[in-house]
Amino acid sequence: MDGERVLKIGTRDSKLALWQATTAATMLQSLGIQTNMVPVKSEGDLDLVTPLYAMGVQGVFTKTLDAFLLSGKIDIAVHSFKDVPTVLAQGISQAAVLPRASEKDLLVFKDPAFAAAFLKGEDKTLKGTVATGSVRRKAQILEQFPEMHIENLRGNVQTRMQKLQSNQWDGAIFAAAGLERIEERPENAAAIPWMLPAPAQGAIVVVARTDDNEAIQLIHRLNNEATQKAVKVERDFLNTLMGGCSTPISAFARVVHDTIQFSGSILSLDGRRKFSCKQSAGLDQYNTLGTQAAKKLLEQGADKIVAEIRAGAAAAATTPPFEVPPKS
Ligand SMILES: NCc1[nH]cc(CCC(=O)O)c1CC(=O)O
Repeated sequence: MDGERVLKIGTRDSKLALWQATTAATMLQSLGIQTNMVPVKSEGDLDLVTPLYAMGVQGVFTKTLDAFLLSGKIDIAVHSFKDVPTVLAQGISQAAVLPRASEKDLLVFKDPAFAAAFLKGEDKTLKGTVATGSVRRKAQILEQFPEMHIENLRGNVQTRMQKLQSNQWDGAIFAAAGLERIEERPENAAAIPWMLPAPAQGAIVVVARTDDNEAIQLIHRLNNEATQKAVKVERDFLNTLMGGCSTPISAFARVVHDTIQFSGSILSLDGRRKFSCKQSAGLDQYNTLGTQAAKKLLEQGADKIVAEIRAGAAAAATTPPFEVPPKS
């Protein structure tokens, strides 16, 4: 069977997306499985089959490729796992999780003295300006440094790096994995020891159509079991706390011999309130550990933070960002 079918891999055209798709393609080819890269244009110029999601509007990063998969234009999509909604689109299945890269977040800085104080994370009076578009990173920075100014920074990795260079900010936060994969980790970058990553940060997932058994079997040969189990715990934690929207929820699990070590947290948006847990369980508990840890935090009062964040998101969705002209 191997060598007969050519699997069509869909990829977006950012440097990181291309790197990830090419990596999966190379791994498949080394197993004798043939692949073909299909570049996928941005959403606007597509005739999309709208994928159905079990929960609300999610998956801004994955929607386009989901539609291509469901309509059979591609057989495989490769994603940064942290960008994938905790519940996949209907008809799409996880086929493999690739070995994890660094899970850390990095501070890219200008002044080494500022960086040293920031990385140490003790001085509650430290001031400065750090850029990030992530509510998770923002909440954790404010927890450490209540007086820090957070600048909103969006865009792909390269755009964000350019913006940091052309502004007066003291630093910006990036996922180590993203910068390292495209070989753009600068000299003046350091892992932030106290920052807990986003669920699934540093992991790559390969998905296929649920009914395409042949593709799923072939791709599954790339699966790294330790990463798959660790990320399952992290994503269950996220899903049980509140699902996939952008939230100050962090989680990291690591398989060590026959145990799984887990840390997870949820912060209020201003970083002032936090519920966190750190625990270890037998590896055979990987199917329940994340859900149970989240339930425990909800019982301890994390449900109030979840409710606040939901209410804030709902308000933002119904408040137009500009004045609506009266109907004529
Ligand atoms: N938020 C976008 C995104 N999605 C995946 C990565 C990098 C790879 C990873 O985290 O697994 C990044 C960049 C970043 O967070 O700096």
